[in-house]
Amino acid sequence: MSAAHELASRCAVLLIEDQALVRDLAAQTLRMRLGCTVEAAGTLAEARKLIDARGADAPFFVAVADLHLPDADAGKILSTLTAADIPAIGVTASFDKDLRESMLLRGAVDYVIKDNTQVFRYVADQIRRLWCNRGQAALVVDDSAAARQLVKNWLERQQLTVYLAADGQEALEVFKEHPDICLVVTDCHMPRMDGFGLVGQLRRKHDREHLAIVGVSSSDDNSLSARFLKLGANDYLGKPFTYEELCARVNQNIAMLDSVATLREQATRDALTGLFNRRHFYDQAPLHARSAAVNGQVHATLMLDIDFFKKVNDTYGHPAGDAVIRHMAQLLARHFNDGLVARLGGEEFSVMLTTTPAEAKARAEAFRQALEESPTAHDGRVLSCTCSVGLCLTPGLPAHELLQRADLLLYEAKSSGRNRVCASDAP
Ligand SMILES: Nc1nc2c(ncn2[C@@H]2O[C@H](COP(=O)(O)OP(=O)(O)OP(=O)(O)O)[C@@H](O)[C@H]2O)c(=O)[nH]1
Repeated sequence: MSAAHELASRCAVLLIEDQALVRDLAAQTLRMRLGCTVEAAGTLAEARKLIDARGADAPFFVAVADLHLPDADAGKILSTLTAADIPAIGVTASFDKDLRESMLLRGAVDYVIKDNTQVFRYVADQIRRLWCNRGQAALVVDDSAAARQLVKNWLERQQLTVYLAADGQEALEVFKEHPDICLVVTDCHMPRMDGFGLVGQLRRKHDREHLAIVGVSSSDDNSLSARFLKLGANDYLGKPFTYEELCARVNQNIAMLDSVATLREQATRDALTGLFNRRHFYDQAPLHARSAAVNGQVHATLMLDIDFFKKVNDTYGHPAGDAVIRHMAQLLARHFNDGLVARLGGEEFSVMLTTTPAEAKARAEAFRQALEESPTAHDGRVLSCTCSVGLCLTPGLPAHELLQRADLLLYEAKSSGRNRVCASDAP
């Protein structure tokens, strides 16, 4: 399930706003932009009822709360939400420094000033960010225990999982234990290994598109930021920084990683089936074919094509054809989860495996049989299909020749009756 679908189906937002017009506008904007459940209250008493009704099993993910309600002030609203363990985004018409400080002290995740109709778009973006931050891990590296604990608290408020390290050396050890860390916030001057050393080490293995690094320092030497960035940091923050500054930078960097991951996914995956697409397959096939096969193994190349697929489209319609393609893809992914599996286009698929010739033949045949015996359903109809398979087992060939030969064998399987595997002679 994509993050957007998950958010739409699982996230519930509590909206507390006493002005009916603003409440309706906010609810409409949040529902439209997030697709999720939004429950609205006009007073804190009503909000309490909504919180109780949800109970501990399906709590609100976040509350968007006007901080001036007829039955409560900012302090009472925020402490009620904190007690219920609901992160709060404060909404206020009148903003001042004291209110900001009291909001942040009471654990508000963020605040917005209600001075234009666009503020709830920002709120929706923040909620989406918070939702996506769950399950993302960050590492804070600082030799000052107080400084790293403060940053940890702030990042946890943004729903991130946070690990700590007191210097670069320890950071590398923590990183080894938690390779899922996607963001590092590192101080500059530290014993054993400083921030520059750490950035250098991390960049040996992790590029900017997979790991975001934010350098921080309290030094007034303004060459530090350039040095961090040249070594490969994505961003730099001078100490002291505010909660809002840190969150904005961190969230921007994580959002950049997410965008790159989405683009990468779109560039390499087939949208209908989720399998690798033709481009990725042809990029990877030569690497696959070149990697050494040992112990009597070869690089087996399969070309597979659904039989008489046009008839499925013509008889039941294109959506039914799509369902058959997806079914074939799921079965392929399951049967060949150790190989490179791709949809090359239309109803044509390819698989590259490293295995023994006998096993490749047995697995290709097992797949053909499994497809024949497992119809799929679409729109209340049972749809069966079969496929033809060309299997090239010739060792030592470059990828393009393996694929050409597998294609010729597929042609042979089609012309000799379909629903069969035609394999080249085993070496
Ligand atoms: N539903 C659906 N149909 C597609 C898609 N891509 C290609 N097709 C259709 O796939 C059909 C392929 O038909 P043919 O190449 O004649 O092959 P076939 O009917 O399977 O016949 P044989 O391969 O000879 O057994 C065409 O009707 C295409 O329009 C797709 O993404 N979805």
